[in-house]
Parts: sequence; structure tokens; C-alpha cells
Amino acid sequence: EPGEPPILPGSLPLIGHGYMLLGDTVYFWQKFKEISYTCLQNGHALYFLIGTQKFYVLTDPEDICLVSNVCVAKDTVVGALIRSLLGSGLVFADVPTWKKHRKLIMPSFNQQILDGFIPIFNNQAKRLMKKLESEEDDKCFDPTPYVNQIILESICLTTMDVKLEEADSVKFLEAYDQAISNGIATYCKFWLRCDLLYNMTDMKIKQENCIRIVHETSDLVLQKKRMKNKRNRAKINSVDNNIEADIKKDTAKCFADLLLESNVLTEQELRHEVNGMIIAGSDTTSTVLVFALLLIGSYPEVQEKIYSELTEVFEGSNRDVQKQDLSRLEYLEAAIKETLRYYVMAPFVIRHIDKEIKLKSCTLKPGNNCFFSLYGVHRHPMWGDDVEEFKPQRWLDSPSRLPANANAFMAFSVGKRNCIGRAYAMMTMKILLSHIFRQYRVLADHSNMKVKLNVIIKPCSGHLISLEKRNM
Ligand code: HEM
Repeated sequence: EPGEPPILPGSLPLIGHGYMLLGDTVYFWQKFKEISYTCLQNGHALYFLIGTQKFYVLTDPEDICLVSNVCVAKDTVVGALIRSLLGSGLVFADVPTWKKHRKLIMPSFNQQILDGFIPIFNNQAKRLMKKLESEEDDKCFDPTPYVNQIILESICLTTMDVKLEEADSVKFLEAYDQAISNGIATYCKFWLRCDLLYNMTDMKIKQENCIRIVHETSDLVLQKKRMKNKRNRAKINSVDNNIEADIKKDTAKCFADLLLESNVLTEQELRHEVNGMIIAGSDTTSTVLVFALLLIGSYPEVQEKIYSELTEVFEGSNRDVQKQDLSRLEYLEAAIKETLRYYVMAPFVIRHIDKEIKLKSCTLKPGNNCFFSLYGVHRHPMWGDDVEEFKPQRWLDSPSRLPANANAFMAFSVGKRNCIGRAYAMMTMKILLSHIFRQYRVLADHSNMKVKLNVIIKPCSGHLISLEKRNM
């Protein structure tokens, strides 16, 4: 249509670019990168077709900010795939539910509450160190299972105030991973999108089983939280009223308490929010931590700078991280941000275009879906000639050589529906990494690593690390 962006080359009659779905998740990642580069080189906007369905792709930060603030709906086919697993919590909620729930949940991510999580993050870091110690002498290992488990437990301990047993978290993580793989396999075999055919496959039974385990875990967390609150209420009732007032005043409400006490959510909505928060908070943060270990482990000069900053801030000690340390860990923060820029864990987000939007060079028409290629934005020439290089220093150089557009860093997305857990994630990653890099030299080589696109990107081979204990 007039004014619309150009079509991605390679469209075939009837199926459009649908043949791009016939591959594995490593191939998807290659394809997605190719599309993003084509978009970057051809005016920052294009569209591709899956059958007759049109998907726009954008790589210009200003265009993306505009669209993300005008359109907040995520009502897409891809959304439907993920919703079966995540439920319709905040991440994939329809717009009226999202508006109501986001307002309700926001206060549980304020700075005062996050500061209260610091002791938990320190303890979790120490638990992770214990697990890593068991690998110290073995040469190479995959840190993913350890990191996944610690982060999942941290999310439950902080946002829900509940302890998830190790066996339950292992069961959850296995089922979740399997469910995502099954979901993607089903989506790509487009004939399985017909319920009649899908219901006849083994995949349906396997998938239902995985989703059941994932949902049982959120139910268990909710059940534990309710029991804990009941016990606390009983304790409060048994002491005198002055103490009751003190306890109430001092307790900043965590995510689960806000939801439980609001009385505006149905039981089903409550379960979806808990489930969504566990997944949105844990899979993301643990994947970024693994990428950070791999990248920093591959660049000894970066790691030594982190180590000397840690030695200065902690005066060579192994003590816990305190609130005032966090702002002093500038280089570590730069290395985390550069990890998020370089391997943008969520390489795209999707919006449903529900009204016509005029962009710099084209117009988006309602009724279509739009991919914001966050990967493309992070490879935009505005980052400079060294855009393809891992350089934490770019975040600290003075005069600044960062892009003039403050939204050029999009790892947590932008606009009204951006990541609610950004500050939480940065805090937990800083604390965990500051424990690891004080005690260990991490050795890795990301140059031969293979990455797959499984909704988010994840390393799938060549991602082993080894550890050398430092003399403290
Ligand atoms: C490094 C870690 C993380 C990254 C890179 C990340 C990234 C993202 C991205 C790209 C989105 C999509 C936004 C959109 O559709 O525009 C998102 C949404 C979301 N994230 Fe995160 N996230 C991280 C950690 C967390 C944590 C720790 C939590 C909670 C504890 C969290 C909770 C959420 C929620 C609830 C949403 C949905 C927000 C909404 O629709 O209103 N995330 N995140």
C-alpha cells in the first residue's frame, strides 16, 4: 500500500516468507539477524509475510519509541503460543488487564523494596559460589543449570517471599525448557496449528504435561505464600497491638502481597501473574548472567579492570555487597550493559498495530504486527565504527561517544510496556557478578559459541567456562 515500508526480498507466492520457519532455532537466529541487517541497510523499516499475514520490522529507535507508546497491545499469533505457557499475566495481558495490573504491581519494584532484597541477593550469590566450587578443579563446565536455579529461587524469595525447594526448581526448569522447545516446534510445523491434527500427536500430551508442571510450581508458590501469611497473622495476633503497628509500618509489600491484598484479582489472574513473574524474571536474568560470564571470561583485560574495581571498592575483602557499593561499581555496570547490548537477550518485542502510525519514512497500517528489532537497534551505525565489538569502556568514555538518543539502549525495551524488573535485574546481576569475579578468574571463549533463538536467545554450544580460584 502507498507509504508502507518495502517488502523483504525473497517472498514466494502464497507462503510469502513462511519457508523461513522451516529450520531449527539456530537457523531462526541466523535469519533474524539477517533480516535485522537488511532493515538497517534499507531505511530502517520493512515487512515480511507469513502466508498473508504481514509483519513489520523496525530498527530506528525514534520510530520504535513512537510505536511503543501508541500501541501497547500484543495480540499476536506468537503471543498466543507463549500465552499457553505463561498464562495472560502482565507480559502478555490484553490492554485493559495490563493497565489495571501494571498500576497495581509497579509499587512492588520501587527502590525501597529493591534495597530490602540486597541481603537475599548476597546469600544467593554465596549459594552459587558453593555450587561453582564443586566444579573448580574440573576444567570446563556449563554454568547455566547452576545460574538458572539460583535466579529462580531468588525471584521466589524476593518477589513472593517464598522458598522454593531445590527439587521443585529443578523440575520447573526442565519442564519450562521443554515446553518452550515443544511450543516452537509446533508453531513452525504450521499444519499442527490445526487443532484436529495437533490433538492426534504425541506432542500434545508431552506439552500438556510440561505446562502442568510449570503451572503446578506457581500454584505451590502461591500456596506457600498464603500459609506463610496465615502464620504471620497468627503471630501478630498473639503479640500486643503496639508491636502489630510496628510490623505493619516496617513491611514494604512484595509483589505477591500486593496481589493477594488487593482483592481485585480473580484466582485465575493471580496464578497467571505469579507464573508470568517467575518466568519473566528468572529465565531472562539467568541467561544474561551466563552471557556475561562468557563474554567477560573471553576478554581478560575487561575482567582485570572489573577485578581492580572490586578490589578497590571492597578493599580486598570477601564481605557482602552493601547498598552504597552498588553505585561505585561503575565498570562492572558498564560490562553488564555492554553484555546486554552485544547479546541482546530479548532480540525483539512485538506490538499489534491497532491504528495507522506515520513514521519518519513510511506509514504502518492497522491490523498488522510489528517486530521491534532490539538487536538491530543495538547494531545501528549510531553506536560507532566499533558497533560489532564488545567494549564496556564505551559506556564510560568522556566526552561521551554513546548515541545521542537515550533510547538507543533497548535491552529492557522502551515505552509504556517496558520491563518492570530493569532495576531489580541490574541489582541482582551486579551483586552476583561482584561475588564471582572477586573470588574467581573466569576463562571462556565466546568466539565459537552457537546461539539459538528460543523466544529469547540462549547459548546452545561452545558455552563452557572454567574457573581459577583467586588468592584473596
Ligand atoms: C536482564 C534481565 C531482563 C531483561 C533483559 C528483560 C527484558 C524485558 C523485555 C525486553 C521485556 C518486554 C517489554 C516489551 O514487550 O516491550 C520485558 C518485560 C517484562 N519484564 Fe523483564 N527483563 C529482565 C528481567 C526482569 C526481571 C528480573 C523481572 C521481574 C522480577 C522482569 C519482569 C518483566 C515483566 C513483568 C515484563 C512485562 C511488562 C509489561 O508488559 O508491562 N524482567 N522484560
